[in-house]
Amino acid sequence: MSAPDYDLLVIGTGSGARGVAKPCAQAGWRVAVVDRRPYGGTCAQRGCDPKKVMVGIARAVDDAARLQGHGVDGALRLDWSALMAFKQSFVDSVPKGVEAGFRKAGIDTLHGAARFTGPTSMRIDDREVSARHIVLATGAVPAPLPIPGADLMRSSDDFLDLGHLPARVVFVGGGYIAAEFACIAARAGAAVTVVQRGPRMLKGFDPDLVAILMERFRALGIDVRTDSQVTGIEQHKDGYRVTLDHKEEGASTVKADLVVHAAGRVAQVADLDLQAAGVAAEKGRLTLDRTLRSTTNPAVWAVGDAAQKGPPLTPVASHDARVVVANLLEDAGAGPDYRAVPTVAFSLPPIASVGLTAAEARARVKPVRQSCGFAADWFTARHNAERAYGYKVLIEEGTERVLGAHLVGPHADEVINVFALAIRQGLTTSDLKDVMFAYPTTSSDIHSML
Ligand SMILES: Cc1cc2nc3c(=O)[nH]c(=O)nc-3n(C[C@H](O)[C@H](O)[C@H](O)COP(=O)(O)OP(=O)(O)OC[C@H]3O[C@@H](n4cnc5c(N)ncnc54)[C@H](O)[C@@H]3O)c2cc1C
Ligand SMILES: NC(=O)c1ccc[n+]([C@@H]2O[C@H](COP(=O)([O-])OP(=O)(O)OC[C@H]3O[C@@H](n4cnc5c(N)ncnc54)[C@H](O)[C@@H]3O)[C@@H](O)[C@H]2O)c1
Repeated sequence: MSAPDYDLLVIGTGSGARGVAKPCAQAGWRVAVVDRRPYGGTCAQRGCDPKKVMVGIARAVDDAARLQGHGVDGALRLDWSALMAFKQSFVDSVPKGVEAGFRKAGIDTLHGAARFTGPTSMRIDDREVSARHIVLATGAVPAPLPIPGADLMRSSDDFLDLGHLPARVVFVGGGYIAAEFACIAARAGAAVTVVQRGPRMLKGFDPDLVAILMERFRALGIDVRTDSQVTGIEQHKDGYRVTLDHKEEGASTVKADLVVHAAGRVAQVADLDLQAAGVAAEKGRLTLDRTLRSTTNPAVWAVGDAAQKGPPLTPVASHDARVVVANLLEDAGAGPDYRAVPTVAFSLPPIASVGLTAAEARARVKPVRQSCGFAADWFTARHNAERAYGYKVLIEEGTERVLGAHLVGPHADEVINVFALAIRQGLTTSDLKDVMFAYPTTSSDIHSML
């Protein structure tokens, strides 16, 4: 049998792929990466980064609106096409820069759609490539929605590329994408409706804090329809009709000029021909052991959104990559450690969460103290003219270790990282109280939150 072309072939060029390919090349392995889309993956081109640029501008408009009469005189207007051009200035350089980075590291850069032809071989367009190890870092795609008219929905990729923002926008689903994009669209002047199947938006976040955020959504004019499932979309001369089915009230319709899929994403593994490699999957999920290796093909590993072991977030993809590198290069037999993964929905204002939830705390044998409050009268809230400010911190009784933290309000997206550090390092409330936080900052409120 001839020697494989590479020690390692990585499918994808996003955060997970980069985190695996580069250290292996540095260790002297022959490595290739492949992508069928422009290099760089979701986060930098169609996710976190372009979204954050857009939220930043929406926040500037929001700040000005809230501070009207407190020194700001005259409303700001969001200029959609200038915003898009600014966003694009970050995205345009990504593919070239990422590919150059791989090449500089001595990695072969291939282009095309990869699919398995055997346990250690893949076809990339018309070329056959073999490798000792194959890492799937293929990311995720919008979950298929089995409703009539599903093809009329636009994806988050499309929303981030809209040349013009239509007047009426409906988001199907009420998670991260809906929360973030709804705020951008509302601040840009669109009439926004969010249709959420469950009893509230942002189901992974603290319910009391989501309730605080929802007051702000109402003030922004965002119409949130909870307990409602989208059952169909039709195209009419004057736009789309989105049919909803409310749990108790039954069917109704909402008119829209744009309908955006915000109903969850699934691992992008359906078109890899996993069977040809003997890679097991169940209901679209790869079957992986605790070291992120396929249980049925020891040459195949997965990281990030493709692995779906941890929450589908960029820092998790990078963490998975470090784990797989340790397993590939040192045979470490390591598994990921998803304790205290902080997460933020970049709404206006942001909502954030890390560690134990209040519901998990109630189910625990060891008692947990909850320190929580609605902090609209604190200095941070008042000088930002922001009523949506609240916190919930979960503390183990006896040891006083911080186990969970949940925040909504100004700079929640930054302050959550302090709690992530505390939880990950097993710090106690007195450890945190011992820290002198710069004043006046939102982090300096942490002492009062404990
Ligand atoms: C709108 C949006 C906003 C987000 N915002 C945040 C955020 O603020 N913070 C956060 O932490 N996370 C955020 N996420 C999630 C985050 O982007 C992902 O968790 C992360 O990018 C996953 O990285 P990855 O390396 O696993 O996959 P990806 O970066 O998705 O890379 C997968 C790559 O594989 C390629 N590929 C797939 N199949 C094949 C094939 N068969 N052949 C060749 N190439 C293939 C794809 O083209 C793609 O380039 C967001 C996601 C979205 C959609
Ligand atoms: N800030 C961030 O970190 C960030 C931002 C955007 C996306 N992401 C990642 O991307 C993933 C996908 O985001 P998302 O917002 O699409 O999914 P999500 O999982 O956050 O939320 C989807 C919601 O849609 C609801 N839903 C599903 N089908 C429905 C239907 N037919 N009608 C009404 N509601 C329906 C679900 O109940 C769920 O609450 C997330 O899991 C997240 O990890 C992260």
